[in-house]
Amino acid sequence: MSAPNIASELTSGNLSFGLTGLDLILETNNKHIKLLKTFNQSQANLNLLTPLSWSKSLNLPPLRLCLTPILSTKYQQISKHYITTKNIKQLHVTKSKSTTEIEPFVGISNIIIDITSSGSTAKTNLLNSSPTSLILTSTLCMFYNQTYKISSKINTLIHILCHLLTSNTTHNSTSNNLNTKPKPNTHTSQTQPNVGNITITTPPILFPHHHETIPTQVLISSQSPNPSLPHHELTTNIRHIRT
Ligand SMILES: Nc1ncnc2c1ncn2[C@@H]1O[C@H](COP(=O)(O)OP(=O)(O)OP(=O)(O)O)[C@@H](O)[C@H]1O
Ligand SMILES: O=P(O)(O)OC[C@H]1O[C@H](OP(=O)(O)OP(=O)(O)O)[C@H](O)[C@@H]1O
Repeated sequence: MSAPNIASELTSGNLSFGLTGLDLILETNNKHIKLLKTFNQSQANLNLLTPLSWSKSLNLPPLRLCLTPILSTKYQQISKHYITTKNIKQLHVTKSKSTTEIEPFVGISNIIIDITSSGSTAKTNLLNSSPTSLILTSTLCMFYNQTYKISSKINTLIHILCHLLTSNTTHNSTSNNLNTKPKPNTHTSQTQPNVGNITITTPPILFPHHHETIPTQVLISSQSPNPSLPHHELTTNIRHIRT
């Protein structure tokens, strides 16, 4: 299940908890979604990007010369809030329907708000960001929908999962892709029964001895309560966990 889908399924109530980007949850503007834990992997910045030929200041001629300056973005809610707080309400915000970075060059928009990480995509597309154009820094986070009553078993599983992901971040930074399908794991020898909507497959003893490195894998499976919706799976391969 993709990060945007997890955010929308959390919002619609088809998921009780999930891992996705902070930016995507802020964009939903849903007060029922609460942050459980922040992870450091997958950091990305949401930036206001202008064509390199423009000045960094929104008050300089290029933008003023546009009769209806258009800002395109996939983050409409965040963008509208941002331009309101910056008092640049004359901008018209439009939903980006294609690759956002090219929209200023094909006449769809004048400026954009989009994700940057290394900055190479912006650079390749002759777009400029500045420290003052940073809107927010997003990371991978665990969220839950507070309209659900989280049972103590589910709560325990969430904590185990957070612990595993934290350990994974600390000790194995190369295996943090949550969309990675788990490789066959010959060490997996015990499957716990389904608890709610979650299945966790672990070695016989999850946390054996301190400082022992163990291989394990986690499968989170969310069976939608609505049979007409597809069955979703989020898998993560977590190996070499030190406890
Ligand atoms: N270069 C990047 N580095 C780190 N995080 C990123 C980067 N690009 C996007 N993200 C984060 O990934 C999440 C978006 O996930 P993803 O990239 O799968 O979405 P998408 O490509 O827009 O959607 P889809 O996969 O459905 O086309 C957001 O939380 C965003 O902050
Ligand atoms: O600064 P960089 O490291 O170059 O990363 C920025 C790119 O990452 C995001 O795209 P994403 O990977 O989410 O794919 P998308 O085009 O499907 O949104 C964003 O939209 C940029 O295209």
